[in-house]
Parts: sequence; C-alpha cells; structure tokens
Amino acid sequence: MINELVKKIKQLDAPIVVGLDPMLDYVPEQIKKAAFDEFGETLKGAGEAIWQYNKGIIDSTYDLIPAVKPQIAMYEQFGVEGLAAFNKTCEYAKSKGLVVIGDIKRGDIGSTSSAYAVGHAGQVQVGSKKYRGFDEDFLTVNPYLGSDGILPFIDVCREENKGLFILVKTSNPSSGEFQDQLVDGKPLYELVAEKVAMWGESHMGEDYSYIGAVVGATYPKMGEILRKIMPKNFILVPGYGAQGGKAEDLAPFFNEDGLGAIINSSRGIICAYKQDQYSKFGEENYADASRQAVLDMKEDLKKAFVK
Ligand SMILES: O=C(O)c1cc(=O)[nH]c(=O)n1[C@@H]1O[C@H](COP(=O)(O)O)[C@@H](O)[C@H]1O
Repeated sequence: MINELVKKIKQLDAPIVVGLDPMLDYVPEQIKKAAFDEFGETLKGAGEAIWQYNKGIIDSTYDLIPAVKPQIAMYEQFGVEGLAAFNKTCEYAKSKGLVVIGDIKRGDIGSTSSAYAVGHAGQVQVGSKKYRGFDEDFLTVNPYLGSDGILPFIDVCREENKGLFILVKTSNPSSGEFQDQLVDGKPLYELVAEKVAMWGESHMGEDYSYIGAVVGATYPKMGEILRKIMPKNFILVPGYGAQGGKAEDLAPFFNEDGLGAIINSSRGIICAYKQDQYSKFGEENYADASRQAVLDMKEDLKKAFVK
C-alpha cells in the first residue's frame, strides 16, 4: 500500500490526507434531521448522521486527495452504531480509490497487539473461515510498550501489504512531557525514531517503508531532525490548520525528492463550511466548502516547497 500511496500523492500532486473526524455538532442540520426522522435521536440516528456527512465529504473530494484518516474515537463515542459508521466510511472510501489510514492509536502487550492488528488489518479465524473485522490500509500505533507492542502489528502488515504510522513526536501542547525527556542525552522521540527506522527496514516498499511515523506540524524543528533519522519512513503530519501548523513550517518534513510526508487536516476540511472564508457555501453545501478547502490547502502547501 505504501507504493500506491506514493503513486497517488505524485499523480495528484497532493501530499494531503483528509481527517474524517465527525463530531455530531459538525454535521449539518439537514443531514441530522433526515437521520433522526428515520432512526430517532438514538445512537443509530447519530451513526447514520455521521456516515452520511462523511459520504458527502468523500464524494466531493475523492478525486483530489490520495487518502482519508478516520479517527476511531469520533465513532466509538456512539458505541457499536458508531463503529458501524466507521466501517462503512472505510469501505466506501476504499471503493472510491482512497487509501484509508485507520487512526486507532493502539498498542499493548504482544498478544493483545496481535488481536488489534488482526481486527484492523488482518483476518480473524472463525472455525474454518477467515473474516476481516475492519479493513484499513494503514494504522496509527502507540510505541509506549516497546517492541512487543509493535512487532505483532508489523507481522500482520507484512502478510497483508499494509502499513503503520508510529507515534514519534505528537502535535499536542504537552507532548514534550514524556516525549522530550532526555535519555542518555537524547530526547526520547529521537530514540523512538531510530527504532522506527530500524523496524521499517523489515517491511520496505519500493522507495519508502511501509512503516511510517507521526510527527506534529507544530514542531517543525524537531521534524527536521526526525526527517534525517528516518529517511525511508513516511511521516504523517497532523496539526496543520486547526492546531496552528502553517504551510511554511512543513518543508522540513519532506525529503529532497519532494516526498516523504503526508499532511493531515481534519476540522480544517470537514468543518470548512463553518469558517468565515467559506460561509458563502452555506450549511447545505458543506461538501462543496470542503472541496474548496482541499483545493486551497493544496495551493497553500506549495509554500512548503518555496525555498
Ligand atoms: O495520529 C494522529 O493522527 C495524530 C497525532 C498527533 O500527534 N496529533 C493529532 O492531532 N493527531 C490526529 O490528527 C487529527 C487532527 O485533527 P485537526 O486538528 O482537526 O486537523 C486528529 O484526528 C488527531 O487525533
């Protein structure tokens, strides 16, 4: 899948992933009304509303972008109905040719990581049959438990031609509390990056590894160092837009070949219709506002390459 992702990024000239993080408050009234008329103000109604909202965004942007990243918490809050919406969203995005990055941020002791990996990237055995519970192309994982927690994910990804993005330096304000701590004079995030580079060698694509890293757009100086430590690993970069990351800060995340990073924007795209600059679209045309926001993001990212 990493080769397909790289190919699509090149073809579309868009190192962009749209984060499908649907809070119910973001869903336009007309979609909520239709869902609640059918299923009532229930978890099922909420699941239907977020699915229809996502479908609109996918339909209006799939020809411009290589990938989407549904964040599972936004779905889990509605219980199994939310998870059904997550699954439908992943399946529909794939049917439109999009690469799906399942933002599940899992990681546990080995046996439990194995079950997570099977559930989201592999196939579970049921008697004589095998089934895919969920079926994302990439997963985000948390490396806090060490190799035991990561290797089961890599094993499944190797069998399935899938990949990972491992948290290295996260975009949030308190990410330094643990991640920046010095260990033998080196920040912890650098040690994790060295491990990601090493793990990545065991599952290589053509030019890049299937094993990538997550580094926040909000820490460009660290991004520059991490880019060098992990030259063959793709970096998923969240934090652009709603969290304050600017296009001008993104250059260090890319390699000389103009590749190596994919920039996420969630609220900046899916809630575009709520922003002043896109208010002319109106709530009913939220999906057109999202399309315009993707086009504007694409233009804006060009600044990252202006030397
Ligand atoms: O793994 C992630 O995607 C992630 C890592 C990180 O360091 N920071 C971060 O914001 N994210 C996710 O990226 C998305 C950012 O959303 P926006 O701030 O709305 O663009 C959310 O889904 C976050 O959960």
